[in-house]
Amino acid sequence: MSFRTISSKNAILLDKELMSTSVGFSLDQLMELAGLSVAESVYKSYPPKTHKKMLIIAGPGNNGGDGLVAARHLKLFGYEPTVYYPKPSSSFKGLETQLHRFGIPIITMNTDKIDPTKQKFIFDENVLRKLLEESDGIVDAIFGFSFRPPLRAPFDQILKMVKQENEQLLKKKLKPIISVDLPTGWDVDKGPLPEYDEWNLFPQVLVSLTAPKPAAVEFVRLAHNSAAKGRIRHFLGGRFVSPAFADRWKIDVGRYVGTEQTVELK
Ligand SMILES: NC(=O)C1=CN([C@@H]2O[C@H](COP(=O)(O)OP(=O)(O)OC[C@H]3O[C@@H](n4cnc5c(N)ncnc54)[C@H](OP(=O)(O)O)[C@@H]3O)[C@@H](O)[C@H]2O)[C@@H](O)CC1
Ligand SMILES: [K+]
Repeated sequence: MSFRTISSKNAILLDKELMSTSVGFSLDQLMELAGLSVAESVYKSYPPKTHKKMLIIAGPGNNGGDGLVAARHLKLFGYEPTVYYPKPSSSFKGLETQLHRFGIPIITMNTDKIDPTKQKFIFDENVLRKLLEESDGIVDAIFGFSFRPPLRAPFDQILKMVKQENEQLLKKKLKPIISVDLPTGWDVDKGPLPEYDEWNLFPQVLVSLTAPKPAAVEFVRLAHNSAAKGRIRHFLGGRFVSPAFADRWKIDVGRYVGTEQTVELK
C-alpha cells in the first residue's frame, strides 16, 4: 500500500481552492466528475449483469450530491438505481429533476408523514428495509470529509439499520456496499471509532475522491486483516487535479489509464 493522504482539514481547504478564481472549477463540474468516477468504480466492481438493482443512499451535503450524479450514470450504464434521499438539499434540485426525467425513483421526505410545521423527515424502517432487501448493492453517499461524529438523526437510525440488515442478508447473498470518499460514520482522520460500532459500516469498495483521507489507510489495513480481503477494493476518482496542483498539496494525481475516471489503488 503506498498512497499519500490528505487530512479532513486540508481536504476542505483543497476543495475551496479548486473552486477559487485561481483554479476555476465550479461545484457542478467537480460533482459531475466525482459522481461519474463513483459510477465507473461500481461498474468495475459489480457490473449490472450481476448487480442490477443499486440503492444509492444520499446524505444532505456534497457527498450526497455525488450519489445523485452517480445514480444517473448508473442508469446510463444499464443498472436500475433507486435513490434514498432523506434530507434533500435545495442546492441539488436540478440533479433531482434529472433523476425524475430518467425515471429513477427517489425516496425522500414522506409527504403523508411530514410534520407540516417543521418539514421533518420521519424515519420509517419498513420503507428502508424493503429497499435494502430488494437491492443487489448499496452506494453509501451519506457523508464525506465534512462528517463529524457522532451521527445525528435520522442518519443514526438509517446507518444502524443498513448495518443490521446487511449482516443478515450477507449470509444469503453478498450485498456489497460501495462508499463514496469515506465509509460513512468513520472519523475522517482516525477511521472507525469503537464507541460507534453500532453504525460503523465496513464497505467492500471505497472510492476516494481527489486523494484518500487518513481513514482510507485504516480501510486498507482492516481489509488486509479480514477474511474478505480478496473482495475489498480501493479506487481513486475525481480526475480533476493537475500535476502542479497535486504537488502543491502533496497528493498523487493517480495513474489513470486512457479515458478512465477511476483507478484502483493497490
Ligand atoms: N474536492 C473534492 O474532493 C470534491 C468532493 N466532493 C464531495 O463532497 C464531499 C464533502 O461534502 P460536504 O463538505 O458538503 O460534506 P459532507 O461530508 O457531504 O457532509 C456535510 C453534511 O453532513 C452534515 N453532518 C455532518 N456531520 C454530521 C453528523 N454527525 N450527523 C448528521 N449530519 C452531519 C452536515 O450538516 P451540518 O453539520 O452542516 O448541520 C452537512 O449537511 C466529499 O467527501 C466528496 O464526496 C465532490 O462533490 C466535489 C469535489
Ligand atoms: K460516504
